[in-house]
Amino acid sequence: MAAAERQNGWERESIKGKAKLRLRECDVGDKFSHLPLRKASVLLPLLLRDGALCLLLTVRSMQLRRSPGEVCFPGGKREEIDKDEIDTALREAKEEVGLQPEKVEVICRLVPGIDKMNHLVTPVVGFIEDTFQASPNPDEVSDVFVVPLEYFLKPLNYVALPYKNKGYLSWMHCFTYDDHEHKKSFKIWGLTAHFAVFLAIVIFRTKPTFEVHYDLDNLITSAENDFLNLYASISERKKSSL
Ligand SMILES: CCCCCCCCCCCCCC(=O)SCCNC(=O)CCNC(=O)[C@H](O)C(C)(C)COP(=O)(O)OP(=O)(O)OC[C@H]1O[C@@H](n2cnc3c(N)ncnc32)[C@H](O)[C@@H]1OP(=O)(O)O
Ligand SMILES: [Mg+2]
Repeated sequence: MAAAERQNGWERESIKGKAKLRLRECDVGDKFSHLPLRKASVLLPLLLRDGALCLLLTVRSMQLRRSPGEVCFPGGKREEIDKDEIDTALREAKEEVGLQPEKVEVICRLVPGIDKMNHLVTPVVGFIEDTFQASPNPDEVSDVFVVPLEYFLKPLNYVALPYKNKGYLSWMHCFTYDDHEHKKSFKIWGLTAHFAVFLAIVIFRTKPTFEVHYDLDNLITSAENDFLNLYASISERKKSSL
């Protein structure tokens, strides 16, 4: 092996190694699994392209009943055969983009989110092969693309959008990513953008160029508190609508 090739190999491993250490520090495991909400999981697939960590994302088929045409991670609702959140994420990633579960190195589960149907959505982070070629299932996925993870800290096109859910006003991230190589543009927002931003902060440990509420010195606690406040407000609203 030539010296330059060996050097590149070491660099790749060191980028991945550092990311894994930081991710494991933020692993929530099954801490939130007991919450009485319906469950869904997404896989946040990381890979290296041109020496940079990237995330693989999908565009939902226009035929889907819920969120057609929106960008999201491979994932879906929990089924009875799934033994935990990781199983759901891997099963769905196989169904949607043809990713074999044994080709995913699962690193951790991050703090969950809640979607508009009140599912508890667990983000499962895993490394996939750098050369992975997706085989999208056209019934569910119309496109697959990758975005450098750093884009979610230093975007070229970003707005914070107001988000109203049953009278409760909040904000959500909205990125536009121009994929020059494939001459396409993607809008990444809502829950998907929320997970991508948190993942980028966990790995790079720096604040984005836009405002976020996390305390970087107490990242896990501040993210968990954000989630627990959201969960409490949803439980409160559920009670008052009974
Ligand atoms: C600025 C400050 C920000 C602060 C943070 C605030 C952030 C919070 C903001 C929160 C904002 C919240 C608001 C926003 O985020 S709005 C925003 C943007 N959108 C998103 O972020 C997407 C978020 N959603 C998801 O990721 C997914 O929907 C999740 C993972 C939640 C559920 O997963 P999913 O939906 O993917 O489930 P599935 O894969 O099991 O099933 C999908 C459907 O496919 C059918 N199906 C299955 N197999 C087949 C087949 N072979 N042939 C044909 N069809 C098939 C199946 O029956 C099902 O149909 P149906 O039953 O649905 O009809
Ligand atoms: Mg899905």
